[in-house]
Amino acid sequence: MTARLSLYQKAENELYKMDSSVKTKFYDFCHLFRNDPDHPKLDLKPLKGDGRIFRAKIDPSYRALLARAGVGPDGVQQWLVVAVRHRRHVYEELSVAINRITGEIEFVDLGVVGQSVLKRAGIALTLDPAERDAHTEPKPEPSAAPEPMLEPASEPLLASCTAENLRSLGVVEALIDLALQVTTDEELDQLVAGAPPLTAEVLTGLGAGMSVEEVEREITRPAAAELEPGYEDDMAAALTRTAVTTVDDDVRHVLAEGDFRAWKVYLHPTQRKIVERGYKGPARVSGGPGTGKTIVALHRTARLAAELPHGHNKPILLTTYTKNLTADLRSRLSSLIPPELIARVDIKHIDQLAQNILNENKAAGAQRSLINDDQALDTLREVLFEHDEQRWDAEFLFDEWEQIVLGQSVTSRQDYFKARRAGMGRPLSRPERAAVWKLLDQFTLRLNGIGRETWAQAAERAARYEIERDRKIRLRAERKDEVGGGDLIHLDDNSSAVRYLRHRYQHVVVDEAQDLSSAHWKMLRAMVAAGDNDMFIAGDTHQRIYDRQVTLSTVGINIRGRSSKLTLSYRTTQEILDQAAKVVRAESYDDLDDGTENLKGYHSLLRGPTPEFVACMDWEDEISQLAAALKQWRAEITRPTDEGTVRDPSGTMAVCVADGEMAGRVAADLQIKHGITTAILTKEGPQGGGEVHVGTMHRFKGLEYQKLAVVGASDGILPRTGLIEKYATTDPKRYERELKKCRNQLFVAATRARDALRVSWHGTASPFLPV
Ligand SMILES: Nc1ncnc2c1ncn2[C@@H]1O[C@H](COP(=O)(O)OP(=O)(O)OP(=O)(O)O)[C@@H](O)[C@H]1O
Repeated sequence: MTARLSLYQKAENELYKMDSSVKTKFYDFCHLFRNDPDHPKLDLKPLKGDGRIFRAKIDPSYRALLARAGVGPDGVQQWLVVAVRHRRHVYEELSVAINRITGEIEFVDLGVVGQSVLKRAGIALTLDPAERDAHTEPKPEPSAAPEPMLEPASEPLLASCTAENLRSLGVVEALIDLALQVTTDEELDQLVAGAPPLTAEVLTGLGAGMSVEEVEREITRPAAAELEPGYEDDMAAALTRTAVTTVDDDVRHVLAEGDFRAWKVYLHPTQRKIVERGYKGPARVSGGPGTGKTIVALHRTARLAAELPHGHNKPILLTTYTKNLTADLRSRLSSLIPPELIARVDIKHIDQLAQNILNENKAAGAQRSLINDDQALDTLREVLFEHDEQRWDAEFLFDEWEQIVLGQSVTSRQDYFKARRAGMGRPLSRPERAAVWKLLDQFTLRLNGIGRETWAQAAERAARYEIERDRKIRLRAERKDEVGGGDLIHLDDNSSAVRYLRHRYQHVVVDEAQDLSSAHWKMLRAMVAAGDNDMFIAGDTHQRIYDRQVTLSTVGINIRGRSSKLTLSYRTTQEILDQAAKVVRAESYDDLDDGTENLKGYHSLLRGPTPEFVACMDWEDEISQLAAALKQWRAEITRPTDEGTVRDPSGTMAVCVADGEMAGRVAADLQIKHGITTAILTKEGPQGGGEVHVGTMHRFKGLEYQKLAVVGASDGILPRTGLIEKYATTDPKRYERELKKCRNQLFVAATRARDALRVSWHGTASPFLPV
């Protein structure tokens, strides 16, 4: 090898979309270039404009554009492929620069900027002489949009910004004047689509109405690197800061796999910083749907695992709320790190973790089986009936039990008298609290008597065991300190069980944190010693779909000063995101602590069709229209590519509904009446093997689909008025909580769609829809 070749992220993404014959030739080109960059077949020449860019031949039509990036520590010359272009699009105006904020190499192609903007800025693109002279094809062909009509003068879109503002925010120099000439959203979109990453984000933020200060705080600052004087000429150093793929013999495989692997290699600068930072205690990452919180949690886990010394135990816990997401985390982590590192990570969903603790602590004959909340409510109803209790219904008492008694680990009547009931709609006097305590006591005794417990109770018990274990570990450590590290042989806790007691984990990583209960958090807190990098928490409170609001500081988890936020969505188009955000805009959200959270700055660089909102006449009509839409989507997905390949549509489309009964109905109707095969989403993942996934909003947590339909979005279903209406008068705060929960479910559902979203209803539309 005489040259080392890397591939710029944008170039790699462009290559994914190219014809496979170009990809294969590109692979051969790389092979030749690495062995001899001066091979005559490659015809390597600097461009007339920016002499730092070279063009080399891939075949008679395609060119690789390369930047020379100095010599590596081993003396091998380094080259970066910044783009692959048809020779008709190799202009003198192509340039590379080192970004003044990130220190990364950036490639700028004015050919992708709209003609109208170029014209306004007085720029005409000139084909590079090497391409003009060497071939017979005479006409230089502009790659951008055709000549526009003479436009009326209109106000620039970024009129409130100056060139200096854009420069200080990190917009690449070559695009500053052009950005200030943009007058329409379409022009801005086109500019952003071709711009380097930081420029694209800054301009999108400004275009979406963020102020210069907000963009500085939320986009520029997190991406900043420490740069030495003279950085702007040091391409070799800049290459080390730039997201690239080293081209080796695997590149053919890489290109064939497509952009599904992109996240494995490239983290956005903000994501990377969050992953790589050292934290002096628990840290938390928030961000709207699809901003890569899970990806960051996975990379964080991978990094922690790689830093651990070799061993045979599992010092890292990676946990989340649901079983199917746990399986997903496992498979994604396996594609990031080798089996010997995976072996150091315990990947379990939170209830499974609690069950393991309970099994470990099980006294003979004390086993309890789990029941769901509906079964527990029936038991509570029996207790109320037997006591002829009319003042409160079972739902109210069950809520009181989960939120206050279990939520605050209240274990005695005295403590219950003192418990804070903020957020509970109905006040309770002291005598009433005494009566409620008695009823709840009867209820738990009865459950106990029949050997049953709810999931929430199990979590609470598991937390207590872990807290006790933590207490013993700490006590022993303190005693050891007191005796100056000496043996504790004379102390009462010297049983071998205690002597070898350690915290279960060194690091705990949590995804979907917004849905964990306070018992879960207490259990996790007690499982890891407080210290550097102890807990890493990813979640979005807008996606909380269970009624559990926990302030982390009250369960001993202090994230203050260690919170970061992601704002760029990699999943959803801006069009979907705009509509989805309207569903939750009216509410206020906590930040898992004492503060509040919002979706400010949340944006996407992806564009797609406007979401469809479809009013139907009745159920039959809704299903027929849904079936037609699904067939249309299927035709789009399975349309053969230029290379003649046809994509398998299985699992690319989904239908989301409010409850399990409706899921069954939709699946049956689609199958029987319209011949569309379906798979029902269950706790274990999709069951049934059909093409279209159908499930309730709860099951869609953390998933994503290319095209998604929400069906039955009618008033009375979203929200389920029949079930919650009674709280409007008896317990207004609970009523508000129920409405918010329902909004969040709809928000989660809508943001699972990558590029097409369709929402339908019959009767009156849900009041939460932005229609
Ligand atoms: N740096 C990246 N490069 C490429 N793709 C990315 C990157 N980060 C995230 N993605 C992709 O964006 C999508 C959403 O990522 P992820 O599931 O981590 O988001 P999230 O914030 O956890 O979403 P949600 O809150 O909705 O569950 C995934 O398809 C993921 O592969």
